[in-house]
Amino acid sequence: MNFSRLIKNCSIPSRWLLANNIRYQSSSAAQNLIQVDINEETGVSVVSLNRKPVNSLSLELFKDFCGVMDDLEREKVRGMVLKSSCDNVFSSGLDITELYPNPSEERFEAFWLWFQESWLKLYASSFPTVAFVNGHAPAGGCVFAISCEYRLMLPYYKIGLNEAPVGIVATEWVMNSLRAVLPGKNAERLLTSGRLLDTQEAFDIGLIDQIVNNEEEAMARSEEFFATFDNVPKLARALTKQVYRKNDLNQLIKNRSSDAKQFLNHILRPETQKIIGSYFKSLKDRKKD
Ligand SMILES: CCCCCCCCCCC/C=C/C(=O)SCCNC(=O)CCNC(=O)[C@H](O)C(C)(C)COP(=O)(O)OP(=O)(O)OC[C@H]1O[C@@H](n2cnc3c(N)ncnc32)[C@H](O)[C@@H]1OP(=O)(O)O
Repeated sequence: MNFSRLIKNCSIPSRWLLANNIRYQSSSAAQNLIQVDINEETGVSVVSLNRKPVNSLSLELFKDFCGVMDDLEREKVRGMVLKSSCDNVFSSGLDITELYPNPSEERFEAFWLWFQESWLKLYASSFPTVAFVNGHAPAGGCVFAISCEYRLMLPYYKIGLNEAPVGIVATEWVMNSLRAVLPGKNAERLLTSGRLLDTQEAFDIGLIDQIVNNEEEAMARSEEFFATFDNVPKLARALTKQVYRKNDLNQLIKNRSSDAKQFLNHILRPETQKIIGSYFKSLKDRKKD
């Protein structure tokens, strides 16, 4: 595969503001991996990740997510609430079968580039974003949440960046998104220990903004958050957010190709494959106990 061509076809434009230069074709219309519900009265869109059983993040899900984000930009929605339609899990992170055993270079490169694209579109979206963490959110699930502007979470679930124990090094732009939410010391500890926090701990250190008890409460809190921008001109709000996040965005935009290559090299190392393999096996074996 021509890697530079793939990057070109899959790139945020040089101005780094989002443009719809990626032609979106739902890769999975029949699977309905993402559900979108726009409330015509309030202008708020509820986007539900819907890849059963645990919303593991596959190439197809990332492609569909980018398409949805483009649609919402075109619709000029007032705000987006991101949630899960799987029981008890917001997202279980990257689909481990995309990483193990020894993925093909072609598939992996496409997977990683669409994953980068998903993050860019979410992190720089012009409209306000709320993550309603209505289930566990390890690793990539946590990245989705910290890329939003505001986080609500149901009690008794777990959230965090457990890449290190799984044998994966979170990339720099993922670390930057965490640093944008948590002060340096706590961010580094969370990353290096790979510890998953329960809802109360996550609230106590500021990883989430509010604990809510049910979906109704989550929607009411989201509405309050969106209302804080009602008197702010949309363009000024969007540009302020994007300029504020510019360094984080540029770090990835300038390094997309090397970021993908580095991650592929890391994933294909025999030691990494071994750690991911035994981690995946332990996930499967847990059920047999
Ligand atoms: C805006 C863009 C954001 C993009 C975000 C990407 C960020 C990238 C950051 C860089 C690196 C990231 C790396 C990763 O994400 S690696 C994945 C790490 N994930 C985990 O460690 C979570 C693993 N899963 C669990 O802990 C549990 O499954 C969970 C608590 C989530 C749910 O538990 P539950 O008991 O409800 O369900 P099961 O464990 O029985 O799972 C059901 C079946 O699903 C399989 N499974 C679970 N997680 C994954 C996964 N991540 N990939 C593939 N498959 C997964 C599990 O094995 C079960 O399968 P079987 O039914 O066949 O046994």
